Amino acid sequence: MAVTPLMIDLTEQHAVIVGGGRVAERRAATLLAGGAFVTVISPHLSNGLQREWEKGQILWKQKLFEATDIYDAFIVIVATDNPKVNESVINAASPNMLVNAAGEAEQGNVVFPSFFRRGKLSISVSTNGASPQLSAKIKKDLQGIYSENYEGYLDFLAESRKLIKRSRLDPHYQQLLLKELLSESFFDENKQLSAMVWFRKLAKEGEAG
Ligand SMILES: C[C@@]1(CC(=O)O)c2cc3[nH]c(cc4nc(cc5[nH]c(cc(n2)[C@H]1CCC(=O)O)[C@@](C)(CC(=O)O)[C@@H]5CCC(=O)O)C(CC(=O)O)=C4CCC(=O)O)c(CCC(=O)O)c3CC(=O)O
Ligand SMILES: NC(=O)C1=CN([C@@H]2O[C@H](COP(=O)(O)OP(=O)(O)OC[C@H]3O[C@@H](n4cnc5c(N)ncnc54)[C@H](O)[C@@H]3O)[C@@H](O)[C@H]2O)C=CC1
Repeated sequence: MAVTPLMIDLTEQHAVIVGGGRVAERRAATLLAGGAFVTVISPHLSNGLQREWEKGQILWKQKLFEATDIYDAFIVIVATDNPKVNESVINAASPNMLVNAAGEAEQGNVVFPSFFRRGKLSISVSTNGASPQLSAKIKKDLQGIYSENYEGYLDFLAESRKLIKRSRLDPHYQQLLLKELLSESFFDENKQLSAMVWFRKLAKEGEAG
């Protein structure tokens, strides 16, 4: 499996999860957070999925899998505990569908990494299926390095970048300035505030022509 990292917009895309257990619950959480419409096909639901269903967050078809269950899916998650059923889901998927085979990664074309977010920053780790637990461990290490403060810092960087791009500064100097903002001293909120005052002024001057 030669995997390529991508970020994907799943807003209002139809995701079908076959199986209603522990792995299905994890995938449902990720897909719902991404704005997908989630349907679960399974005779039983885990407690967590049951709660999502009661809240109206997911659709649940309480049944065994049939090929027609995935005909209009954008992404299919294969997550039953029965290898034969998992195989029949994979066989029923059309070639252009995204398929995550949770129990047999090689059979699908999408792998879910271990990941976390700090606002606009997202950090994902994958071992190409070699050791999901190493992925989780590395994620934990990185969570320690990239603390909660990064959320506000990223917002500052995004806003600064917009303003600097509107300024009259030549592009080379803009790049240098953007790089300068990565120095640790800009973690300081007061320093961020005073920098923003300056960047707003630069943007205004730029807009004045
Ligand atoms: C290929 C992949 C496919 C995919 O699902 O996309 C896959 C495949 C498999 N996982 C298996 C087992 C376990 N996976 C976990 C945990 C996680 N697994 C995740 C991802 C992936 N797992 C993808 C590759 C990621 C990469 O490249 O590194 C994480 C990162 C994300 C998530 O699942 O949400 C999440 C950590 C979340 C976090 O904390 O961040 C645990 C631990 C636990 O459950 O607590 C165990 C039990 C211990 C063990 O066996 O190692 C098995 C054997 C099943 C069996 O024995 O039947 C297979 C099948 C196979 O090897 O083919
Ligand atoms: N990717 C990952 O991180 C991991 C993957 N796995 C693999 O994922 C799969 C699922 O694991 P768990 O969620 O832990 O299992 P689980 O036992 O918690 O859940 C299995 C679910 O499949 C449903 N199911 C069984 N037959 C079905 C059918 N014919 N049609 C529809 N649904 C059916 C059951 O009702 C149950 O809800 C297994 O193949 C396992 O090897 C396991 C652990 C981690």
